[in-house]
Amino acid sequence: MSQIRVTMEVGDDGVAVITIFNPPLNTMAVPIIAGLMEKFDEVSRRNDVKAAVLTGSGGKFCGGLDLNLIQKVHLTGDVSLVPHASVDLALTAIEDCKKPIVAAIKGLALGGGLELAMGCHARIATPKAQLALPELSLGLIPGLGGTQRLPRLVGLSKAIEMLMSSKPILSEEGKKLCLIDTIAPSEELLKVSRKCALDIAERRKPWVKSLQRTDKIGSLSEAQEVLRFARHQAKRTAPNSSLHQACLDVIEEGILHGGYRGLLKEDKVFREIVLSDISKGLVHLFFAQRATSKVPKVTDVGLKPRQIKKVGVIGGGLMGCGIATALIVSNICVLLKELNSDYLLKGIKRIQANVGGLVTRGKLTKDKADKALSILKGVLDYSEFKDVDMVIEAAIENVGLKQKIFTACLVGCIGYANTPLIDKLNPQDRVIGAHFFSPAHVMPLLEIVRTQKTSPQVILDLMTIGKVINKVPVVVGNCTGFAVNRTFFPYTQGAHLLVNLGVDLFRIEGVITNFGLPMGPFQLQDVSGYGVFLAVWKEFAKAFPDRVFMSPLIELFMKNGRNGKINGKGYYIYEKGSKPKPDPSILPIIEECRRQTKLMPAGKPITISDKEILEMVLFPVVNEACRVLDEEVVVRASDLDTTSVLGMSFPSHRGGIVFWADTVGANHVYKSLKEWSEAYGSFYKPSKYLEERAIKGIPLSAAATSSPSSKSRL
Ligand SMILES: C[C@H](O)CC(=O)SCCNC(=O)CCNC(=O)[C@H](O)C(C)(C)COP(=O)(O)OP(=O)(O)OC[C@H]1O[C@@H](n2cnc3c(N)ncnc32)[C@H](O)[C@@H]1OP(=O)(O)O
Repeated sequence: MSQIRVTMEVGDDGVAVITIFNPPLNTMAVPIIAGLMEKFDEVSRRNDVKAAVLTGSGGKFCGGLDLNLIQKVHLTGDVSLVPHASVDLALTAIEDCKKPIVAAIKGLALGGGLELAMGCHARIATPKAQLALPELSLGLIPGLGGTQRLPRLVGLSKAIEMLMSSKPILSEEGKKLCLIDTIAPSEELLKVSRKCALDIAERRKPWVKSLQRTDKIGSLSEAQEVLRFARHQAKRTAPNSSLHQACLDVIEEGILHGGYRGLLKEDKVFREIVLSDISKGLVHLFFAQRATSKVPKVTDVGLKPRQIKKVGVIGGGLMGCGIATALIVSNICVLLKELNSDYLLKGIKRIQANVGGLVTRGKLTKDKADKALSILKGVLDYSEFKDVDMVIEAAIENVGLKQKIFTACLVGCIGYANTPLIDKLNPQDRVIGAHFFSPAHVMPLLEIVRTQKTSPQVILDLMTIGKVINKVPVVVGNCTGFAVNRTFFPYTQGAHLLVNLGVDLFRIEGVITNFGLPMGPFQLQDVSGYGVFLAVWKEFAKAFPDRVFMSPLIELFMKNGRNGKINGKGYYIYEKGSKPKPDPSILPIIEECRRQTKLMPAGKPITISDKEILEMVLFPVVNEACRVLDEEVVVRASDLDTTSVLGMSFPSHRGGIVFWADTVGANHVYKSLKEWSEAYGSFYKPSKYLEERAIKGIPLSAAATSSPSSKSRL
């Protein structure tokens, strides 16, 4: 029997139970939509069926429309691949069915799944079931009536909040909002749902059609005020606010002209928006992020992850404390080891402050914070390390010291290293790099750095612990900067090169933030600290001397008493309580820098468009990404998309660095770089990989056709 199917069983009570089978999440693939249409038609026709219950198999109701279908639409441009389920299924077959239909929701009802449930005449859910319309986070709007039925069930303000945030609520909150009629324990869900369906059929309970309700919407003027406020909010907070405005337009249509007209407009707008670049980028990223869990010869060879209950963290600095915080808030016991009691006390205080910050920001309850701190213990030697499952070392960058630490405490050891030192640490099969991004308890990315000698079991263990502590672990090979920092080292350098060619620094900042990065390359330096930047640049200069641009500007800044955000004086002025302000008094320092580098052609600033500024900053990054792909530092091109978004805040709606480069086109990237390399030097020289793909017309993201390269770092 096909794994993907819809079944129907009619009980002696005359209730038909319709079940969706499409593991793991019962998403609505085309055969599921067709199967549902067929079964509801049968319900309506059969005289022995009084009512129906709609449910999902395997503990999940329905995870929404199958996004593989959306990806097919993106590849082909053919929107007709998405069946017209909004009117035909959710309205005609379900809501307007002659028999009452009750949704029995286990586990989750997301997107189209919740929309199907809202078309039903009542909803019974298990405790803690997740309910959401997350379409906006995928660059879509709901397409099965969600924009019309959710406001009618929970009220306009709450519906808008759920839609704009894409965040799930639990069934308990759903019950309070009247989205859910009854909460029933899992083992009684079907029984309670059948009874509810019969009660409606026999008129003991009201037969409610969500789309016809108006009682929760309020008066027209109230509704318009709520919508006005929502539009204003979306403009302020949403980076893709056109999508949010489109969703609000569709809601408004239903308020002004009734739910049915709203449905028609929703369907029309859904079908336009599904082809937008934003949707292409975000859906690509959805699958890219999930692909990172699949690592050949690690996750496909039947290994089981070891249980990690206790971790030794060595070093109570910024990074060690961030890592320790991430572990304890995820219920993993931590032994924090420091050299002396002063350092240890500082470390513990830092972790307490991290945990306190999470409570203040509403990310952690006070109870959970207390529990987390109770499983943290500070130590000054290794005597209690006998039963730790893993050791994470976050001491200073010194091979000798790191080796000493691992020799002293190695049981089953995971090592943290920030440079390619892991190649030099023994035993090589059990030492692995865990590159967290600072602050480690907040940033979502974890680069897992393996060498060819690292054991698959150790890689799997670290991937598993990464997920437990809510990170997205991405396995990468070992090289200077690993995948993310290596790919992005030309980012700030490209920006500096432009300044030395005479381009206004704050214009570059504006171009980059308009593109969607949260801050420009210069503000990033202010925030990270110049010392860090110079040290990293020097590492890259050593590793890749053929293509590094070292501007004297940062050193000139430091000589002028500017240290960035840390002393309030950088490219921007930082004052407590106000936004960073561009500092015009840096101009003479920039001019001094330009005098030193003498890069401006004939001593005059170059003339350049905003588009060229963007490209001269980002194409060198694409070029380095090509080298990273060529050396197989990542398992697949889309891993660089995930890491660029999670590690560098590359705008998610652009799908990540390689995806974006392919939308621009390899040929354009190549030709532009070639032209600039002739004019401005080797910083722009196109890589072999880029050249080859541009000439042959192959996308940068396409997998290599040859067998594993001899250059592979995996
Ligand atoms: C017309 C409608 O209005 C439009 C829509 O319905 S749009 C779709 C709305 N639905 C969603 O946004 C749900 C998307 N899914 C998720 O957020 C998460 O998968 C989840 C929170 C449900 C579960 O997370 P988690 O337990 O970590 O499992 P996760 O690894 O993400 O997913 C399990 C598998 O299901 C796949 N999957 C999840 N949701 C999917 C979807 N909607 N379509 C296709 N595949 C999906 C994943 O790709 C993954 O496949 P893999 O094992 O081959 O990699």
